[in-house]
Amino acid sequence: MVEQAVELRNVCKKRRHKTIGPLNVSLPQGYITALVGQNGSGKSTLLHLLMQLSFPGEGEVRWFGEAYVDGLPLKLRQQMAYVPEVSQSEENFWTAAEAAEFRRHWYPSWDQGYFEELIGKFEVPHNARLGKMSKGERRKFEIAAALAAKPRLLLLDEPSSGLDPFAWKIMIETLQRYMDEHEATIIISTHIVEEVRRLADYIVLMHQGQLLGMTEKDSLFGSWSEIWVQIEGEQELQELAAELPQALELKLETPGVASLLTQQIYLYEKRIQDLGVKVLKNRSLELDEILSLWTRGHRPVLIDQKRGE
Ligand SMILES: Nc1ncnc2c1ncn2[C@@H]1O[C@H](COP(=O)(O)OP(=O)(O)OP(=O)(O)O)[C@@H](O)[C@H]1O
Repeated sequence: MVEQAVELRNVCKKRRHKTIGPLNVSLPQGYITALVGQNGSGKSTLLHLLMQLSFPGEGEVRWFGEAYVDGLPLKLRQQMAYVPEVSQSEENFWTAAEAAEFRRHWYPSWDQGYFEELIGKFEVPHNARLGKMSKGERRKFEIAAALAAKPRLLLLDEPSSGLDPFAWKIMIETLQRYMDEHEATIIISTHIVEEVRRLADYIVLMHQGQLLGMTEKDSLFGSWSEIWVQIEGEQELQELAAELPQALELKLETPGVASLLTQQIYLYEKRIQDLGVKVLKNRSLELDEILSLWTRGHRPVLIDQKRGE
């Protein structure tokens, strides 16, 4: 049975203009979960709740099966690392080495050799104060320092923000290797589809403060397809629409060619052919297209199936 790293039960957090939640989700131990959603959907708020940087107005958060309403115990905090969206200013006057020295005392499992290896790989400047570093340099320091703490639970809020493509690739490879070598749980908030594709085991989709669902990433691939069909004209298009009421975005692409979206490609192709309409080609939708459909309310069928099990 998969153990849960964190669980949110009916968690609500009032923000100035909206309430985030109720959030109900369990994130499994030993996997990477990507939080995705548009700006302001509540991803950072969720991470803040998990770090106890803010507390729920209602509901309960649990870490490894325990709810710590009076504050996370030191032992657990020392197993957690967090890279916030905006770096905190307390360390601005320190160099990377000085900040590492401080963190080394805080984290019993701090790995100085690993920190230096990552700082070298990322080419973080040695003598610059953190507050004087470029956004990307600072980010690279933060990611290196978070990993050097050898956390059991690592929370990353848009870690690639500001990274150049070279540094981004190192980050992805480093996180993949970290997961291969440790029994860690990583929760990452991101807007980068390629990051989700490369890293995530699970995807949690947020929209306007609500959790739209959670799914295994791999099961999303191939879930939606686009089908192109040969069509005589508007009349035939109307007939097709009447026969396929659940098809999405059925429209004329060019004269004689219509397209539609479906989650049931085999069934639909058969029905279309049975109607005497020629199927020209099909393709699987890309992850970003699937996420966009989901955001607009078209949930992947597999989530509903899972719930029904
Ligand atoms: N400290 C705060 N006080 C009041 N409202 C806040 C605060 N932080 C966030 N909010 C509001 O809560 C909502 C969710 O914000 P949050 O930062 O969690 O979203 P997000 O998904 O991380 O967005 P982004 O992708 O832009 O980083 C937004 O409407 C935001 O304006």
